Amino acid sequence: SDSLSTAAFSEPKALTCHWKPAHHGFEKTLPHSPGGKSISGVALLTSNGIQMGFTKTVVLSGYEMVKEALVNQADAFAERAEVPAFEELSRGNGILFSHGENWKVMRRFTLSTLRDLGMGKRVIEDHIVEECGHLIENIDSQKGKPIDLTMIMNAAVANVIVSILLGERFSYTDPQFTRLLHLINETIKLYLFLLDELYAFTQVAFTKHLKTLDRNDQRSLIDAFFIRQQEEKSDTKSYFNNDNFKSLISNLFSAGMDTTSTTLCWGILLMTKYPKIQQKVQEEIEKVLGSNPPRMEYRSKMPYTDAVIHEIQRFANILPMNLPHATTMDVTLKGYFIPKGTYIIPLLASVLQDKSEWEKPDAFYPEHFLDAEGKFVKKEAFMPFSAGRRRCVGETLAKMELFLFFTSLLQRFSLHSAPGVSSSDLDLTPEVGLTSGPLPHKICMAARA
Ligand code: HEM
Repeated sequence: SDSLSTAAFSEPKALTCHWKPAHHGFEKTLPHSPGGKSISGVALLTSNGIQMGFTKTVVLSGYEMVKEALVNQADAFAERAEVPAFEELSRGNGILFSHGENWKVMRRFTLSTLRDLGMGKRVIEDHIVEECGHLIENIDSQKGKPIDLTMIMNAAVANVIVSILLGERFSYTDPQFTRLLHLINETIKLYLFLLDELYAFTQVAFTKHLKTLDRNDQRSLIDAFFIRQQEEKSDTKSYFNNDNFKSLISNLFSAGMDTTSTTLCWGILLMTKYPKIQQKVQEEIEKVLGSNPPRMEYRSKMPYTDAVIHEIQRFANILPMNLPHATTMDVTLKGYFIPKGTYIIPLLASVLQDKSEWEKPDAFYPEHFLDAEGKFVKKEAFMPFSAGRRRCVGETLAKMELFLFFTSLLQRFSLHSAPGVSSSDLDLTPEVGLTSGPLPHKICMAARA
């Protein structure tokens, strides 16, 4: 595992080696050996492939290879690897570490509920806009005092998830809420999902919520789950059972909170490090929003800000190794046979920093997403949410949160490095963890006139 993580975090090309197509399992030929064919992207780190315990694993590297597997052969690469620690925690329930039909049903349910709450009714956007107000108010109210911005960002993002789950929010100082945030944060960092407290918390809130449940006005994901449970109560094999409920809630919290708040923290650090880019974002905010609260409808009129947010996600590269996949069937990838059930690691770092896709892969360069006229351009290799069947279910929600929180913060505050520290000296080395966030830094937030 040492060589795997070293390679993943440093130089993806180091993983490239020479392979010969094999009909059963894998067969390696030495680099430059006669008949050996170079296949950029499929890695082999020991003489017999990467072994995760007894499990043979294939690492996919580079945009072309990851796209070929996850997008062009989407069904074959859709399964989640059965990592014992994750299996122990989720027992196949929920979405994140779930498999087969259970995964399909839970994924479909979550996507359609998020879509219903997000579109038309704009419930989700309204929740986020309201939370942006609380976030600014909270920072403002602590003027002159040192604050832990990571915790505050976590609370804001967690409240968005709570509002989707329950249709309500909690004060940042609510003791039960802060304890929960601490617990989630710690468990993610330690890879332990001690989330029984989260479940108990949701149950209490849900019991209160149940009294006002209206079938015709489903305002939260828990309403929608409960109604499906009622509808299918005579079906003993229904997927809408308590185990799936518990796992789904913990999945949405754990997958949705740390990822989004870590990206926002990277955004804050990068804007502090690059004051000229920060200033250009603020000029665009002034021009398009003035003092109006940000809303999604403004995003298309703010190409520079949009490009900066995309570049934050590309550069931050918060899930460099993605989540592990597995093959659902025997499959041939660019001429190479991979048996059913093989662990697959589609390295997102290798896509987000692929030298053939990005002009300056190692620099923070918002122009990656702008054309010569300053219009926003989409990039196929922009894959922080992965791609294919397992692609992040929270992508639309996360994009809304990133745009609304980021613009709200920069509309209200200017970011500077702490006295005595030059912005150019700010260290962009990532922290080590399942999600890689920035190291702790001291930053000054000055209210803008
Ligand atoms: C900046 C924010 C986010 C990033 C970068 C991100 C990234 C990812 C990535 C890379 C995966 C793995 C995809 C794969 O296995 O190929 C994933 C899966 C997932 N994400 Fe996100 N995510 C973010 C926010 C969210 C949010 C807000 C939610 C909550 C709704 C969420 C819920 C999930 C779930 C449930 C899965 C599992 C999907 C499955 O296995 O089918 N994520 N995310």
